[in-house]
Order: sequence, then structure tokens, then C-alpha cells
Amino acid sequence: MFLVGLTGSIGTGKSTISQILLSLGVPIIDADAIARDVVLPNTKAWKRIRDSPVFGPEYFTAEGELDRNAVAKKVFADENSRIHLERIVHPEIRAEMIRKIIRHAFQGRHFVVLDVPLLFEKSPLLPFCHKVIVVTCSRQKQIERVKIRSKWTDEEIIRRTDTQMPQDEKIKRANYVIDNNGTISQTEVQVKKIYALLKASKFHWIVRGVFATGVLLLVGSIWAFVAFIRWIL
Ligand SMILES: CC(C)(COP(=O)(O)OP(=O)(O)OC[C@H]1O[C@@H](n2cnc3c(N)ncnc32)[C@H](O)[C@@H]1O)[C@@H](O)C(=O)NCCC(=O)NCCS
Ligand SMILES: Nc1ncnc2c1ncn2[C@@H]1O[C@H](COP(=O)(O)OP(=O)(O)OP(=O)(O)O)[C@@H](O)[C@H]1O
Repeated sequence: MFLVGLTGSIGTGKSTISQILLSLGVPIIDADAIARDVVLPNTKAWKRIRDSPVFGPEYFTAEGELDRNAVAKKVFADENSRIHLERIVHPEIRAEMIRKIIRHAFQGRHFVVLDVPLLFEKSPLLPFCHKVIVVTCSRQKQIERVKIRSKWTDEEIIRRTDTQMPQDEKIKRANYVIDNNGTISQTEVQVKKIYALLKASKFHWIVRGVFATGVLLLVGSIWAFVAFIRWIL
């Protein structure tokens, strides 16, 4: 199995592309969804946020859930509190992503797509991605689309976008770029082309070969070590 990163700035269309890939049978690991799960009440990250001096009771709802709007207002206006939140949440997200990757590998998947908004900015999984897909659209479309889906103001959207790597920088680092300025059907055509290329790739055999060699070397070393000890004794 090999890993494919899917990234792009806020509202550019990552989830839309993930849905298209999912309909083609590709497993998706969604970092935003995991980020929501790891702060559910009574989880390790939730407790650390609750006990942190940076986020007081006003950042929690009456039911004890993290008040995402209140937290977003704070962290996207104040870099130190964002770094503080990320230090609590990112290790939990990373651990869960790795667990999911291992599960897919044991199921013998050909490749899995990691939908990670901060893939270039923050993710330690980037070096393990065989290919990276970047989805892009104009800033105007980003704002229009995010506003349909949420109550965020233009200012809030721009503030969030400005904490992320500029789109042209992401495009430079991509293996594949999806232009999501047009209709969803136009995007679907581009996604299907990339899917066909990934499906035709034989890279997963190389990964399997390296993994099998590693396991054989490990088992061989343990066997030789045990044989040596027995010979001494
Ligand atoms: C600040 C929080 C509570 C706001 O929650 P909210 O429901 O409003 O947004 P949601 O989580 O759905 O994120 C929407 C988008 O915001 C952007 N975003 C989220 N966190 C960050 C961040 N730390 N830095 C830059 N952009 C971010 C991403 O483009 C993401 O796709 C939440 O985003 C969060 O916990 N962020 C820290 C974890 C994180 O870095 N997540 C990104 C995925 S690894
Ligand atoms: N080509 C398109 N035409 C019209 N609407 C679109 C198109 N692509 C995405 N959208 C809509 O724009 C909004 C943002 O798209 P989507 O949620 O896929 O972006 P995202 O990059 O995953 O966002 P986020 O960074 O917040 O996770 C959604 O409401 C989606 O339905």
C-alpha cells in the first residue's frame, strides 16, 4: 500500500474530492474528522484543553463540549493560543491517523488518501506520501463557498486562510493539481484521471517488497541471535 496526500486551503474542495474518491472505492483518512473526534468530552485532549490556562470555561458549552466557534475566534486571532491548541491536539490526530493507515495496510489496500488541510504546513506524514494532490480555487470562490456552508464572516475566512501556506506555494509542491473553479462534474473528470494514474501505479509492490524484506531480516536476526545464545550455553 502507498499513501497519497490530499490538501488545499480552506474551502477549496478537499471534502468534495474525497467524496468522489470514496465513491470510486478509495479509502479516505480525514484529518478534520479525526480532529473533531479527539476532542470529544472526556478524551485525553479534551481534558488537557479544559485544564489548560489558555482556554477557560468560556470555551466549553453547557454540555461540556468544546465550543468550536469560541475556540476558532481565539486561535485564529492569536498565534500563541493556536500553537498551544495544536500541541495538544496534533499528536492525538497523528496517532489515530497512523492506526487507521496500519489497519488499511493489513487489509491489503492498493493506496489510501490522507485528506489533511495542513499537510505541507504541519504534517509529519508528508515525507511518507508517494504523491500529493493539491486542490485549488480562487479566493473569491473559497469565500463564497465557505459562506454558504457556515456563518463565518469574510474576515474570519480570510484570517483562517492567512494562517495557511499560500495556494501558489502548495501548487508548486504538488504532484497533481485539481482546479476546482468550475462545476463539480468538471472536477470529477480531473479526479477520475488522477485515480486512473494511481490505480495503474505499481509502487505498492515496491512498498510490499521493502516491508517483506524488513520482516525477513528481523526474523532472521532473531533466529540467528537465539541460535548463537544456545550454542554458547
Ligand atoms: C480551531 C477549531 C476548534 C475550529 O473548529 P471548526 O469546526 O470551526 O473548523 P474545522 O475543524 O472544521 O476546520 C475547518 C478548516 O479550518 C482550517 N484549520 C483548522 N485548524 C487549523 C489550524 N490549526 N491552522 C490553520 N487552519 C486550520 C482547515 O482548513 C480546516 O479544514 C478546529 O479547527 C481545531 O481544533 N483545530 C486544531 C486542529 C487542527 O489543526 N486541525 C486541522 C486538521 S489537522
Ligand atoms: N466545484 C464546486 N462547485 C460548487 N460548489 C462546490 C464545488 N466544490 C465544492 N463546493 C462546495 O463548497 C464548499 C466547500 O467545499 P469542501 O467542503 O469540499 O471544501 P474543503 O476544502 O473540504 O473545506 P474545509 O477546508 O473547510 O475542510 C462545500 O459546501 C461544497 O459543497
